[in-house]
Amino acid sequence: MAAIYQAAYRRAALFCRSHSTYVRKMRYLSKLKEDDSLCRQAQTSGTFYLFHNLSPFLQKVGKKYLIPQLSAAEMKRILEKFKETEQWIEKSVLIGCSDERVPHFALDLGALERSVIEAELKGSFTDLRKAFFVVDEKDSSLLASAQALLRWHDSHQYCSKTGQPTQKNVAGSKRVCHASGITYYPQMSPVVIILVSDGSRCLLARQPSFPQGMYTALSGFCDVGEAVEEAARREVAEEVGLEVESLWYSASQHWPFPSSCLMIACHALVRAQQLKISMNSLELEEARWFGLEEIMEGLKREPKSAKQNNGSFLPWFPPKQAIAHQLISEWVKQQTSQPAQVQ
Ligand SMILES: NC(=O)C1=CN([C@@H]2O[C@H](COP(=O)(O)OP(=O)(O)OC[C@H]3O[C@@H](n4cnc5c(N)ncnc54)[C@H](O)[C@@H]3O)[C@@H](O)[C@H]2O)C=CC1
Ligand SMILES: [Mg+2]
Repeated sequence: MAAIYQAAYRRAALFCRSHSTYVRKMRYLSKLKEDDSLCRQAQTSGTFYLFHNLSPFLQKVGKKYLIPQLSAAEMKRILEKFKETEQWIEKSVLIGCSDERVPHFALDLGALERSVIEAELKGSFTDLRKAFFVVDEKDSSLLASAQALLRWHDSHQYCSKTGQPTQKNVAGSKRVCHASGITYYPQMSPVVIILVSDGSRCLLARQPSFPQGMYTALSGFCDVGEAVEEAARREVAEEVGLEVESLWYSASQHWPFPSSCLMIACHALVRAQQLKISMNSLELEEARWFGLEEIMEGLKREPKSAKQNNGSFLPWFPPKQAIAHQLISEWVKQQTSQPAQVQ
């Protein structure tokens, strides 16, 4: 028997030595998603991020906004205050773990009195549209994915085929309808976002719902069955009537507004012969070309300082948390690193 344990110990030690922290974390998380009892046990030693009707809990410390993590013991104390049982913990969803493999969960306490929790924990539940832009960048993506998962569970409580309740696994990585046997997995909608350039200018647009003065790259939801390249070419054609000549991928981002999108960001070059924009006014309010200088000015401009004395607005662009910002910054880099053309 001892030999079996020794062999297992040697295998575990070898596993630990031969894998990076990242690999060990990912393997641990994947195990928690598959093994309900392991995950239930992890909930007793994990930390919890709180939400209330999908608004994350924030604490303001000086000028900074922090997202506190509650220990399992603190969670227990809060729930006891409401005379709620620890069954509540089962509603939580797994959202990651630390390098030391302390699991992190998110829990929505929407059914409990908001002001009581806020007073008890000295902070406030803040709409994600504000929270996302005031916390540290690494925290904003954590908040976005936690909210997306909580939102998905909230809106998938019933099987769309049988109408029967679905049950979540402990980690919250899926829901099952036991009547039909259907397993549902959390979903994101793929969206292409394209920064169109003619080589020396780039094209930005406004939708009527945007804050005044804000312009961003073209975007659109992928249709079912479409490849990213096809969706990007179609959106540019639909929205501004231009044909994409070449397209290259930049990066991607999970975007929580209005609900879980996977933003796939690309740069596109359009044919120099046809640079006349024919805007689709059902979707856009304005679409136009911007030169390098105007883009560099706009990147420096704060939304607050965009308003002019005559009531009009100077252009400004999405903040760095949005992948549109990255596309625009990359375009600037590309323009400024190009060798000057010999006349
Ligand atoms: N992170 C970033 O930098 C940026 C993110 N975005 C996001 O991209 C997303 C799409 O942008 P739009 O140009 O408005 O898309 P769009 O050009 O495809 O138009 C939106 C319309 O598409 C239809 N639609 C088709 N499939 C849909 C789906 N799965 N969900 C919702 N509507 C669907 C609806 O009729 C909707 O009104 C938005 O959620 C927006 O917040 C947009 C620009 C920048
Ligand atoms: Mg669009």
